[in-house]
Amino acid sequence: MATFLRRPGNLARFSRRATECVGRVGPSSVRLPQSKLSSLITSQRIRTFATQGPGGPTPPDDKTRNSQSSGNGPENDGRKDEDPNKSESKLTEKEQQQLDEFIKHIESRIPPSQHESTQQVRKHFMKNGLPAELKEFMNNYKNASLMDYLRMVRWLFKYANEHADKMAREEVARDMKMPPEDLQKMKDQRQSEKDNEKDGKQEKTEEQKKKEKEQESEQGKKQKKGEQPFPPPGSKVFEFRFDPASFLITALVTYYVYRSFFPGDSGAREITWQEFRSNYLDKGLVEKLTVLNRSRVRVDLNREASAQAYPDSNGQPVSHVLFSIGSVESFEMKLEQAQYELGIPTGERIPVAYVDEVPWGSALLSFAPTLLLFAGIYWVSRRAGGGGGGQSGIFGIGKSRAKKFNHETDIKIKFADVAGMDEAKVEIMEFVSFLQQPERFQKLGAKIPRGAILSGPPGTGKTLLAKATAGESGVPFYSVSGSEFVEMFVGVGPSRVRDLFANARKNTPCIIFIDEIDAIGKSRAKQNFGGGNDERESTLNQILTEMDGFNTSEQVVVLAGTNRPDVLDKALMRPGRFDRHIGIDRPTMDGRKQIFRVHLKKIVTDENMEYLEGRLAALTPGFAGADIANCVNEAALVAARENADKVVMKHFEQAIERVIGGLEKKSLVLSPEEKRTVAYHEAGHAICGWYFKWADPLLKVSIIPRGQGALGYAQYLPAGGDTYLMNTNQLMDRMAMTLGGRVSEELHFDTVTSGASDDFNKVTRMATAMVTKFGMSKKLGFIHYEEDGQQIQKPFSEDTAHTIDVEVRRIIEEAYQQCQTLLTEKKKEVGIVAEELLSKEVLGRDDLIRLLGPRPFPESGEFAKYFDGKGGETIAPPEPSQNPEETSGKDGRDQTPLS
Ligand SMILES: Nc1ncnc2c1ncn2[C@@H]1O[C@H](COP(=O)(O)OP(=O)(O)OP(=O)(O)O)[C@@H](O)[C@H]1O
Repeated sequence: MATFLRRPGNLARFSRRATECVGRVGPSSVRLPQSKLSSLITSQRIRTFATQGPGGPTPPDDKTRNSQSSGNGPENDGRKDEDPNKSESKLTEKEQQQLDEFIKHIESRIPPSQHESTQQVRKHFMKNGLPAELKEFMNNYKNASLMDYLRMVRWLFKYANEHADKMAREEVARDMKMPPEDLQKMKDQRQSEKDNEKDGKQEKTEEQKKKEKEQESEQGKKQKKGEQPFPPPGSKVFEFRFDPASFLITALVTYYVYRSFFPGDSGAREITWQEFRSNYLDKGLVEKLTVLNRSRVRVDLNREASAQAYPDSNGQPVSHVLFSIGSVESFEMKLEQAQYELGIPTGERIPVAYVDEVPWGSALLSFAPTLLLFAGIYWVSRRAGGGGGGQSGIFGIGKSRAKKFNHETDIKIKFADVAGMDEAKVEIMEFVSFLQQPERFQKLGAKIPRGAILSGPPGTGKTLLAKATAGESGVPFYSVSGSEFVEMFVGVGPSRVRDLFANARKNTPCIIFIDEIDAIGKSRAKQNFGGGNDERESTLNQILTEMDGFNTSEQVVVLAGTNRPDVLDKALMRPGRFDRHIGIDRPTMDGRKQIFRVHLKKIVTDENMEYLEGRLAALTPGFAGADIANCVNEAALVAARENADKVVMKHFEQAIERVIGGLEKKSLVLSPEEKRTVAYHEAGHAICGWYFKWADPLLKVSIIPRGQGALGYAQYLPAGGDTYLMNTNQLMDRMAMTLGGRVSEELHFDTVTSGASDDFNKVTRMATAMVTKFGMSKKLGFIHYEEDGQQIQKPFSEDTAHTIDVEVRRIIEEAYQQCQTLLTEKKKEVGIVAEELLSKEVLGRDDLIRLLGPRPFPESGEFAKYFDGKGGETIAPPEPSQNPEETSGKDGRDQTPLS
């Protein structure tokens, strides 16, 4: 019972039950002797009896049935004489008064809507008499302890059950015209039969089965005659019975809880010491004093005496009052004195008790912050471990975050999807054959390579290659990023590494791929320079240990990707760990073609594929695989924006331009003068590229502002194809071409602009590299000075620095002279190109051929064949019409801002 009260759920259930009882039992349906539910229970019992009873019940005659169905009003009260419980008696006057008081007391603490029900309870007890237990409880309920309440509740349960049973028996007996005692006997017999059946000890005989059938058919007949049908066996009837006992239980429990939470408001009146003295003490009404928590005193009064002293208290004499005291000592003194003054002999003095009461409510409230704290910690720990691969709670934080890809379902990438990088593929193929046929290597005594580091610029396909390796070898693939080992808690990194390798060992053969390994694999010596990072270092150490820990038979291959192989710790790269170092560079012309081929497969286009791939590859020198994938996607988006039904060359070129130069800034409107300057600047570059033998010829030039701060944009074709070495001539021509913009401004305008600053930066860097790295200055000789912005001291002397300055200046001056000579000579051509640019804003290679004639130098066949103007449409606008009116109209519109 104690646990019952402690569980709020139980209390809630009780209160709900009471509420529902009270809610649904209207005045007309409250029939104490038989509730709606009890009639259902009764029906169920009748059926039980009917199936098993000898001979079956006799159908009741209509009269009986009608009187029963018409309700259980007072006309049926003949039953009260049959009350078998002899210990219950009718109420005496005193008892009745006591019951009324008790009911009133309960009513004063429950909502008025429930008063009707309490009256029904009262009626019930008035009619059936007060049980001894209830009588006893009622005598002293105001001072009842928790144990008294519990005992009472337990008794009420019992009483409710017995009462329900009794009513059911009476009901059935009436139906069967049989004394309830016989019915009880039959019920017991049925119960024992049931038990036997359950144990498999007794089997039904043929005869019994026959009898049962007969009973059932009789029952069927009865139902046809219009009797109330029995609910089907096993069916659940969700109804609540109103019975006085359960109502009383609920009321008592609610009251007790209420009293525990608000002990001060339990009805006792608050008085002062003077009142106490004059009204109670002096009149001899005080029975006992209880000092509560050393601050208040409860005065227990003699009820009868106080009823006489205060006859106008509505029949409810005050049983106790309260008053506050300053301190126990002063109270004792005052009491002592008062009793002395009243002449109360020492032996008859009022007894004083001392009690420390802790109200439940405030005790619970004092625990609330602690409980909240624990709940919070529990919640946070559950959330923290949520992603921890199965183990939840804060302890899951050390679990590896690696994603496992299932080789059968998740990894669809094969080597065929990885274009170019043939050498890398060959290298990595060996891992595949190791995972597929390890015995081929082992039988020759070869040690299996543990892992490979894939290094290269961003987007060159390192992750793709690792995935393809897993897809090709058909083994599980664990992918994790180096940064996922790093956590704010100490020890999490190494623990995740351990967990990753432990998982991998359970699933051999498999591949682990650690992307961006430089996040944890940085050289330990370098880290310590800035204060070090112990956590990262221990994570790295754990990786080193785990990779050492593989025994040769374990087929776990570790691949790692990084853009910065130079910063990696040497211990990681030593043989036995990452044995292979596979460098993946940006693709060559051929590689780009292959990558375009892979990505163009998904694009809807009817261009000649071979030509398209070649031309796009030629247009995108220096692009990595990811850039190419982006370009192709961008082209499809451009086409979609134009509502085109297929992607054509123009869309691809626009996409490439966008990837290289950035977004067109149509909103940036230059003044006509600025636009003119930009046109002549770009024309200067274009003419240099066209007429210098070693420079890159122009592919496209535009004066539409793009990206960040670029007012013009020119794209050049690599003259010698993909170049990996540059000679002095190439460098000089390139520098001269880069200065072409400024020289052109000088030649065509009175003043120069700031637009060439980026060109000067490029030229300076090229000239410095020629002097300090490439050994192209006779004065300085063959020396290489590392360029490191973080160096505090220059690695050369003041003299050398001076010489470098002089040489750089000389080289730039030479390039300038070279450029000036050419542009002075080709001033007219610069003008032509600039004016055309001003009118069209964009010029292509075809336009330059039209304006300047073919380039006077042979070009790399591989590149040039895609730009002969035959294979595909360029984005250059159509040639201007010969009709002067049409031209001026069109150009006039375009040139509005210039005029
Ligand atoms: N050789 C290639 N063939 C086909 N597609 C490629 C190739 N290289 C890159 N790509 C494309 O580029 C995308 C990005 O490549 P990936 O993620 O492998 O680059 P990465 O080298 O790992 O980059 P990072 O160093 O930044 O991690 C791929 O999803 C793929 O679409």
